[in-house]
Amino acid sequence: MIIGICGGSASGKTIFTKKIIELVGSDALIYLEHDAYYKGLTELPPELQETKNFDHPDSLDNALFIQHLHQLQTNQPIERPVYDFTIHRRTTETIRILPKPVILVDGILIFAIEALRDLFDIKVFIDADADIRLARRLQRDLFERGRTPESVLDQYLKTVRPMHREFVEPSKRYADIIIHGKIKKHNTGLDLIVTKIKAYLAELAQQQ
Ligand SMILES: Nc1ncnc2c1ncn2[C@@H]1O[C@H](COP(=O)(O)OP(=O)(O)O)[C@@H](O)[C@H]1O
Ligand SMILES: Nc1ccn([C@@H]2O[C@H](COP(=O)(O)O)[C@@H](O)[C@H]2O)c(=O)n1
Repeated sequence: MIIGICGGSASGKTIFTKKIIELVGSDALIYLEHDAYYKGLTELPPELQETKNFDHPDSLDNALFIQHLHQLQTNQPIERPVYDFTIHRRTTETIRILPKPVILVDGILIFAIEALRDLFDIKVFIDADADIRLARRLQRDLFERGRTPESVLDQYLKTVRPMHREFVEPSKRYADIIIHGKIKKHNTGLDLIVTKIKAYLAELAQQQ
């Protein structure tokens, strides 16, 4: 079973996915981030790298990502790339991921790419307001991704916002479930997904 978790940048996809893992346990789950498959920017000088459009579907190696999902579905391990957001390229290491029954995939563009979208058994969209996402992104990119406030705001206006409007927001229509990206003690959407995964795993266990 493959579950796609989509939503704008800093909508809360990672937090939501980690919550699922916490509630279901990691024995039967793999977490695969589309973000790990960004193409490296080795050809561009450092001063131009932050002006690149990282929010267009072509900025990711989708062929490799789809190949890896097929490998996992057919019970083969993969070597997942490791992407470093501070230098805009993949590191030389990879992480070996062994197949498991449930794959959680997250990314801003996973529903905008038809070949990818078709692979998901359940599609979840995390919907958070743009101002909330920008505030969260600013904080995260300064502390975790080695950016300056100027570069975060410049990138947001030049590429993140327009690409969100062109690709991410329209892809919401493909979602089976839309979840609010606000903090809530009780989250029905999360409960639904967790219940569905547990039922699927119980069914698998019965067949064995
Ligand atoms: N519901 C929420 N309430 C408050 N902060 C949140 C919430 N969801 C995410 N954040 C914060 O926003 C930032 C981005 O969240 P993250 O889950 O990494 O987003 P995404 O994976 O969609 O880019 C993180 O610093 C996280 O702590
Ligand atoms: N070198 C890079 C690569 C990507 N980004 C930004 O990451 C965003 C997607 O990740 P989220 O965790 O926020 O979903 C995307 O909006 C890219 O702009 C980057 O800044 N630098």
